[in-house]
Amino acid sequence: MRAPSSGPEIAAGDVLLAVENVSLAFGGVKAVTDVSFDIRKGEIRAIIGPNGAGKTSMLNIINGFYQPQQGRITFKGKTRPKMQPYEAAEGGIGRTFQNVALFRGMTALDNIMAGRTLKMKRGFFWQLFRYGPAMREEVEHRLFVEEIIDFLKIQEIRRTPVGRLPYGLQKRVELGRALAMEPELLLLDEPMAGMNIEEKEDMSRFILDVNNYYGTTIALIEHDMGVVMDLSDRVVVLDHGVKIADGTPDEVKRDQAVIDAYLGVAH
Ligand SMILES: Nc1ncnc2c1ncn2[C@@H]1O[C@H](COP(=O)(O)OP(=O)(O)OP(=O)(O)O)[C@@H](O)[C@H]1O
Repeated sequence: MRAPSSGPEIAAGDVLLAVENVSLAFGGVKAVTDVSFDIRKGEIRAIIGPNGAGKTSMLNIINGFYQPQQGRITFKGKTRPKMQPYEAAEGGIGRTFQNVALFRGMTALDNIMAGRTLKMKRGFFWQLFRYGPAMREEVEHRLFVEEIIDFLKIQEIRRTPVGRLPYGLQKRVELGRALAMEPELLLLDEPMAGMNIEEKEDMSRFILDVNNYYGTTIALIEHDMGVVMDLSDRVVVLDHGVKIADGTPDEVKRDQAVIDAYLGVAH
């Protein structure tokens, strides 16, 4: 997969995204307080913490859904006090959601194709009349989408309306839709929530494959500690909106503050 063309090239291992002293409150509720961490190009970064710790708020800040009252975000060397979601998407930040957010009546193929819209130069009007250049472009995009469908092994269900699919497959289609925009940074909000063990194993494999094969940097929120420890290179731990630990899975699971706040017992 090609990296989005905008912005400077960041080498593997360099900081792709930096969060600095970010705070966000909803009225009197402090969702995130003075949090700093970074995500390096090519890594799988987990964000963990108990319910209400501020994890989803943090993802929403990174992709511009929420504007923090304090702090700053630097993505691909560009620092910004605020960004709109479409700017994040165009800049190369893709996203999946805690609850599947797909067009349920549309096929898997069309849902993934919808994720490709951002990459289409010729807009809806051109597509409507299937004018020459628009048709050529659509063929290219379809080929790319078919590659994703093969990659995610969902060929058999490509023409099935997603509302009829089991939950695990819906999550896979949602991953496909995020991949269709060729993200440089992919944010996954609880990608295994509600899955059985087999579905979790499948999704873990696909996340690792996306990271290895496409080189996509991934930040994920996950409650299953086994999954977090297996998948991630580094883990940031939030509790009541405050960062309490940051390090490799081994470092974090031995951290006393993490054990007290979250894990309960050392694993
Ligand atoms: N839109 C909102 N309006 C008001 N309060 C909010 C809003 N979104 C989040 N909060 C509050 O901010 C805090 C952090 O919530 P957030 O959803 O970010 O936590 P989380 O770690 O993702 O939790 P969970 O694991 O339960 O999804 C909570 O106290 C929550 O109630």
